[in-house]
Amino acid sequence: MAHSQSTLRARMRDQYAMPAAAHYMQHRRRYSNLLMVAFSAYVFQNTYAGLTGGSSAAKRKAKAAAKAKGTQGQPGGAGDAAEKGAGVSGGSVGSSGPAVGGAKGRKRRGPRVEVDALFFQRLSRLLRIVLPSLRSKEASLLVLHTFFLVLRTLLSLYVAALDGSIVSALVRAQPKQFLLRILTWMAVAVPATYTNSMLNYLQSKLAIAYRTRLTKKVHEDYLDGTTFYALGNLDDRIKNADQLIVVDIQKFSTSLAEIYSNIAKPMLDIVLYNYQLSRSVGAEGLIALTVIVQASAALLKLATPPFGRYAAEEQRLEGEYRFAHTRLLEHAEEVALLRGSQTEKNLIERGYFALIKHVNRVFRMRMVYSLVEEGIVKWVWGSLGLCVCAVPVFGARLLGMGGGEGGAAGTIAGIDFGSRTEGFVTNRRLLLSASDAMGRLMSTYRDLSELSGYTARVSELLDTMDDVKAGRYQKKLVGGGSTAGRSVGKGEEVAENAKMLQGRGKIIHSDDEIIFDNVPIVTPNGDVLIKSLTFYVKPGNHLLVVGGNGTGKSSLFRILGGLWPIYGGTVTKPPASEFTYIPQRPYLSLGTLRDQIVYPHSRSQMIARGVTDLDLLGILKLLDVDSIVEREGGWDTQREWRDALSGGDKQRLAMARLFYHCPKYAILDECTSAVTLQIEQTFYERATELGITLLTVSHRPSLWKYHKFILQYLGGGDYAFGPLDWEARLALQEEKQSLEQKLAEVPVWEARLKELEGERETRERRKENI
Ligand SMILES: Nc1ncnc2c1ncn2[C@@H]1O[C@H](COP(=O)(O)OP(=O)(O)OP(=O)(O)O)[C@@H](O)[C@H]1O
Repeated sequence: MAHSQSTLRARMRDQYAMPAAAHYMQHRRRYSNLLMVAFSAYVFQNTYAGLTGGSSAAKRKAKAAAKAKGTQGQPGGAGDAAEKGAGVSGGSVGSSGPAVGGAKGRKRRGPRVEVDALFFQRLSRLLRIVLPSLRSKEASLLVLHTFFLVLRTLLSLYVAALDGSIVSALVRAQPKQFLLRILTWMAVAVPATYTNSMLNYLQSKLAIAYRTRLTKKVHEDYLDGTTFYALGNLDDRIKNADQLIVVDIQKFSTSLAEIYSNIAKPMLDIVLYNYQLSRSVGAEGLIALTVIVQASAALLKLATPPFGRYAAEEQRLEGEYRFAHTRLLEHAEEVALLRGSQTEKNLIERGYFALIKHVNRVFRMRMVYSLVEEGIVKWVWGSLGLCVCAVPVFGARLLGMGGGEGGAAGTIAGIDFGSRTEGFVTNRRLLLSASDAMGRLMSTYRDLSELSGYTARVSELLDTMDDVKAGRYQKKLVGGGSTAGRSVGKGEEVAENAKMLQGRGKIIHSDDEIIFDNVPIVTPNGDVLIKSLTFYVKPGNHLLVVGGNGTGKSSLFRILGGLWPIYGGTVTKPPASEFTYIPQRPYLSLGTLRDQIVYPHSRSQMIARGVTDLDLLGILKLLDVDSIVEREGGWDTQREWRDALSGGDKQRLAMARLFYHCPKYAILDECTSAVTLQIEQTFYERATELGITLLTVSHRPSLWKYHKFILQYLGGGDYAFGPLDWEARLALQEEKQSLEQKLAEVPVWEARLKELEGERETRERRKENI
């Protein structure tokens, strides 16, 4: 029985196995090529699946979920808004607050940061900005970069072969060939080093070019009208736009430039090296490689923490830390005078340690990830490489196709030591390069994950700017609702306010007059200051606006200046360019002394208007501040004017600015608080002469006489509007003041009366005793 079984095995081997093996060995090259094609297809598929974070089934699922949520639309569309409402809005890029509006119970701290369909959707939008056309400079740089990437791979292939032939010449003891090949090796160094330097250079150039394109686009949107104001005041999504524009765009651009070479180069390497390898070692090793790569890719994917989310979080914390410092510098004087350094230090350090805690956590995760990654890539794949190199030697022997140990000295199965060594050295080099390329491809998942973080932040900035420009704000409102959800709290009044917030007011442009017709004054937080305000201002009829603190005097001007949206009624007004605004602490720009007066004009615009420095000096003379020109060293002196000038100087420069621009209307918000009554009088008289209509907020009775109408905020949402009889008002005010003064003396008189009564009682008691 045992005998017949072994006979059967021998017959089977002779009839099937041996001919199959012989056939395989005979057509090995063809099979290898087939397997190579399959392997390459696998590498691409696996890489794509790895990089996009899942199988096609998972992608289909994600797509279906996105469709159900309505996120397939363009950014800013209805579906997009639903997505933002669900998670992105309230606690997004810069915000640490809770998410508001939208789907119930789903709260997320930031925008979705994953390497998924949404990431590719966002990335493609950014790519269209940084690579606007195939003829753009960036596209040319990319083509050149690709050329050098290919060149480097080809050079590496050539060097691998050269390396093998040098060792072969050494083993064969051929000094002439050896020397010749060493010289070739040195000659190859020239294009090789040039290629490497060019690759680094082109990558940096690409990063800078991407950054410039994106920054330009963001500057266009951010500094378009009042978007920069709306972004910080009317919408909650972006907290530190400065950090996003200055740091995040730079990080995104660098990351994008890196990721291209980090993905394209290893992919190209893998295909070319493995093709080359399959020609010499056959495809058997590559099958083993495929299995191992599949397993290790799965392991690495499991071990990869959400680096994208961490990168976005890190940028948010960086922004908050930086903002704390910026704030301190902005209010340095106030903080120093209040001796608030310790409190500020606590605040700044709180921001810093939150950042460091996060960064340390990410470092620890990176360390663990690198351990796994290096273990797999360097050691597992390294040893696998040696095994693959052994395939040509042991493969033939295992298949019984010769290569026995008993061959003639110096040869094994007809192969001489020289060519075997040459083959081994070349294959090993190719394998190491291929496994290194595979490793780099694997680690790009982490890079891609981080890129997704920067992509999410930059996209969020662009999306928010688009929304803000279109008047689609997302802000947490008083009462817990949001402008996105458009509902506020509970209760009748709140419900009424919510209804009001759903409305939209009308703006009509006029040449001269200002008319507010039933316009509600609502803060960006949804606080209704006045339900319905009606008043008008005709040219020349200066308006005085008075009322208690926080009643909404300045808010009126924010609506007039187009900064706040209107939720009802009609505002008729000249365009914003016909208004000049002077607050209590005027804005002084970066630039020369002249720039402070002509702001926002430039010197050339000033000249084009036919205004000279002498004219400016005349204006300053009128306001008794002309000495400033000589004192500060002339019109072209540049300084941080905010710190260099006194409060009174700043206010007088702002008044000079008004006279230079000579608009139809001027909004004066407590702008004479730091100047003398004499200057105040000169200012009002001159402004009237110039035909500027003034809208003044002031508590100073000395200003009443310049105004014809008064808008008085009475508190509790009430107001009164009508002509101002300043003399009667002043008389009333004086009488009121004198009565108040008298009333203030009553307690003193009462005390004195008590004293006198006490004295009288004491005297009477003494008399009785006598
Ligand atoms: N950007 C903003 N976002 C949200 N609320 C704001 C904003 N600016 C002002 N407010 C709120 O609007 C209300 C009115 O502010 P406003 O500056 O109009 O007051 P005001 O009458 O000018 O006060 P004061 O006389 O103290 O300057 C205040 O409760 C304030 O908190």
